Amino acid sequence: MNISKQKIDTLLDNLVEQGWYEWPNAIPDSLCENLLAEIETYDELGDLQRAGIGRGEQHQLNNSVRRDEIKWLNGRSDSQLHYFEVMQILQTEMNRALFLGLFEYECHYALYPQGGFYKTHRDSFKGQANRMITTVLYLNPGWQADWGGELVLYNDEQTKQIARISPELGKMVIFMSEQIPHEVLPTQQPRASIAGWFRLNTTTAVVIDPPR
Ligand SMILES: O=C(O)CCC(=O)C(=O)O
Ligand SMILES: [Fe+2]
Repeated sequence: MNISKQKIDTLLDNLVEQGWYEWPNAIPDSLCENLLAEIETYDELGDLQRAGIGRGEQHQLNNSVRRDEIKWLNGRSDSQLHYFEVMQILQTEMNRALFLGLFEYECHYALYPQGGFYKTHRDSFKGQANRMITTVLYLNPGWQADWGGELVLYNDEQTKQIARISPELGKMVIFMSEQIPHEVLPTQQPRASIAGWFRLNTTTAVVIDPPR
């Protein structure tokens, strides 16, 4: 897949200027539909796991904070490989332009059932700094405005909303993991996505969040 230089430049400009970017039609519908079919198959097979919060031994299930089911991508299908190829291009371009030293990309499928949500949180904390950039690709064809399930981004101080993003097929949201608190509002319909993180090569990163 080719991503135009212009699109990459827009992404980079927005990341630098505001710390986040909402990118409609980032990934072609055909690939998104194949990825959606995979998560649906995992769901039918009972292969998704309840997601938790906290790191390593502190990891716990907490129904009141998040209610989604996940499966880490392992690159064992053509669709996943294709998706990883695209993210590799983004990683290279972000490293080239922003001198970030991003080292690896990890991501999981997430399925929010009807009524699912994820309360306000950050994906990384200052000092920890192994998750630098968050990406979320949405896999929901025909998403309707009154179904809820928006991603809400807040400013660093959490005093105001800076964006409200509906989870439409092919859209990708990219933001700085430390700087942007965010929340998934309760969804009226099942809501599928791939949430991922570009990480730094920190040798202290002996645990991952959530653990696999
Ligand atoms: O699905 C989304 O819109 C965001 C998910 C999220 O915040 C996370 O998995 O950390
Ligand atoms: Fe998050």
